[in-house]
Amino acid sequence: MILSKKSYNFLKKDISIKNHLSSKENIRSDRNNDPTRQIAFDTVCQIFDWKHLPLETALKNALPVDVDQRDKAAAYRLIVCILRKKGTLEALVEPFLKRSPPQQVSWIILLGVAQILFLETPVHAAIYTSVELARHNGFAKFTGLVNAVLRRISENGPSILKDLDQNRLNIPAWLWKSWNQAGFNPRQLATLLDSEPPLDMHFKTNATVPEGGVQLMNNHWRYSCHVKVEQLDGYQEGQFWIQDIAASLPAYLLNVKENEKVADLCAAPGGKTAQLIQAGGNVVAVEKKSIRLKRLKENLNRLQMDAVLVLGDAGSLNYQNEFDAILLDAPCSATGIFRRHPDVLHLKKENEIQSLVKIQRKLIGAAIGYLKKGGRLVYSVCSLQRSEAEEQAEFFRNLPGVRALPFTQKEIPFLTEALTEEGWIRTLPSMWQEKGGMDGFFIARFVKED
Ligand SMILES: C[S@@+](CC[C@H](N)C(=O)[O-])C[C@H]1O[C@@H](n2cnc3c(N)ncnc32)[C@H](O)[C@@H]1O
Repeated sequence: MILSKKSYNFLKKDISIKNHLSSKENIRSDRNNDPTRQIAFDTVCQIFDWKHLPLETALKNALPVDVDQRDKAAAYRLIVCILRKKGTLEALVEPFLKRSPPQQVSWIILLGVAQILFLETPVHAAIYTSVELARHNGFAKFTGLVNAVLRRISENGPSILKDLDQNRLNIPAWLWKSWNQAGFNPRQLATLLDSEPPLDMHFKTNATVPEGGVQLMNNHWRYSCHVKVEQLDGYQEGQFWIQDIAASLPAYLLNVKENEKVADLCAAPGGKTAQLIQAGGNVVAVEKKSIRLKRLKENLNRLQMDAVLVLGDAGSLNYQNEFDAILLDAPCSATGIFRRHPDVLHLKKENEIQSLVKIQRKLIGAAIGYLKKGGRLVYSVCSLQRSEAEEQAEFFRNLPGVRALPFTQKEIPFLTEALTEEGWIRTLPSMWQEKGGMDGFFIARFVKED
């Protein structure tokens, strides 16, 4: 069912969108007059179909040079809705598709459904703009299908939705299973996708803390997700940096003393580097990717902090028995930050975890070599996967010349629920849920024996 020209005209007037129908159908020749949905569509395609890019990069690529910030914000909301509710959206649409259309057409339909059922876009606007999006992107043949499916969804979607197990559908099956096996509650974790996580800031000692925050720890304050960080007093002057409370724990628990020689082995963008410097360490910050090292440098410049910056692979550096303390915040699947980065739910695949485990082990082995005898090392990952976390700590503990240095309740009195029997720290996004939760981290500490 395709909308008649008359209804098009009505809808166009209604939502103030200019007629931009291309004279040549099937060719994306002109600029889309609906940048919000075009950006959302291009981003989603890059995340899922073309390049498997992370959200941040895909969105950057999709933005026109002269993007209006309101379009960008609206597109972001739409993309995040797709990432958070992909399973539910697919289950809603499936009964209305006899055959699978091209993948891009499916995204256009899902973007339309997300607007109708979750983002309170008026139905007529969602349908009209979806049809136009299909036409503009070379899928004129499918405008009838897009229109018909969205109409059916607008009529039947809410009642179908009631019978769907949304939490289960929104978490990929392999992750659900692995979290279950790890003893976490995947259903509770899934519910966290429904709300925007708060923004935590780490302040320099003696900084003036802007109003509106709630103090979590000494220098750590929590603000609403709606706060415009760059407009907060003290941002330009480098008085604070953004850092989830759980992400601040690895550097905090390394317990650096004044003038100790400290290595931060996987450092960018540098939240933990800044903490180590603030604690008084002489910090060497290592990062493998030059673009990320540049970002780390810019962040430290804003904070007026200094570290020795090293571009290189932390697994093969020329240090021997050199550091009093090392932070190994290893590259990982990042499944612990799925609330802030829902793209990880879809980008990470089960069969990639083992190669991450191998990389982490190589870094662990190298890091021990860089450590002075008697020196301590904190290993951390923002992952909920046991193989990258608890199992790596077991591997670490059994290496010759290393012993575990368990954390104690005294060290972390404000979050004792995160202390495991073995003396590791395991934070979950569902901890402090009444305050807005936290990222999922695993942290373990070791000493190199004399
Ligand atoms: C989990 S992030 C680190 C976050 C950082 N510690 C912070 O708190 O801001 C991992 C970082 O390690 C870098 N990385 C990955 N493999 C590396 C390696 N072999 N050597 C050095 N850096 C590496 C990645 O590019 C990424 O910037």
